[in-house]
Amino acid sequence: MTDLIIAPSILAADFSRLRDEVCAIDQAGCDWVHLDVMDGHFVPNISFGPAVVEAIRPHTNKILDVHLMIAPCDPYLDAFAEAGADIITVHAEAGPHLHRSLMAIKALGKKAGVSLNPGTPAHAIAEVLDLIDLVLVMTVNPGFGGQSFIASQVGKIAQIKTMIGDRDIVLEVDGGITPQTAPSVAKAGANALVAGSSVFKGGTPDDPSHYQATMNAIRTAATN
Ligand SMILES: O=C(CO)[C@@H](O)[C@H](O)COP(=O)(O)O
Ligand SMILES: [Fe+2]
Repeated sequence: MTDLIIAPSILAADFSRLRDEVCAIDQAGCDWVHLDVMDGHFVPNISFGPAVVEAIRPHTNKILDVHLMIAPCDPYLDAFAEAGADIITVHAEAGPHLHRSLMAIKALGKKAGVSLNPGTPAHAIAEVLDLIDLVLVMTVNPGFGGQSFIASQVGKIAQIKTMIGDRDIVLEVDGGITPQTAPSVAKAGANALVAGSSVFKGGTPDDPSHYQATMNAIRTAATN
């Protein structure tokens, strides 16, 4: 995959108008829709579960990119698959059985991703590289939107890009992505960018052109 993927995170959307928000980012030309699932245990915040993924599914044909910040994750994988997730990403730190979780996602017929917290080294994915479809590098500590980008992760992105080699694996980056931070991660090899606050802030679903402008600004900054 060579084109840059922009995946707005609906964590920063107006939850009281979620259907309108999803339609607005779809219309504004997002590539994927990023869904942050938080359990108040693996991360210190609670967001939503499979029922919200299921509710969103009929309103967009875009890829639903589900980022599970939950532990344990295995008991819930089938629920997210059934809800309509296309990609299911689990954290390497969420439990001792990463390989088993990834096999379970593949068995459900979904794309499987692994996410790494800022404190986790690149080599945590070494033994599962031949299993996965996506690596999600966190450039904030997971749990909240609107945090500042941790620049020290750029070196890790470059390391993972090298580890991926010619495998067909998406290298996604999540946290604090703006037109200012996007160039460094794209240069390091990221080809999918999650953006929450920078897309949704200052906009409403009544005016998708605002979302279009913010996504275009990130894309332009990252690809020039
Ligand atoms: O997974 C997470 C946070 O844990 C992200 O997907 C955030 O939702 C991104 O938000 P911004 O940093 O872009 O505001
Ligand atoms: Fe996320």
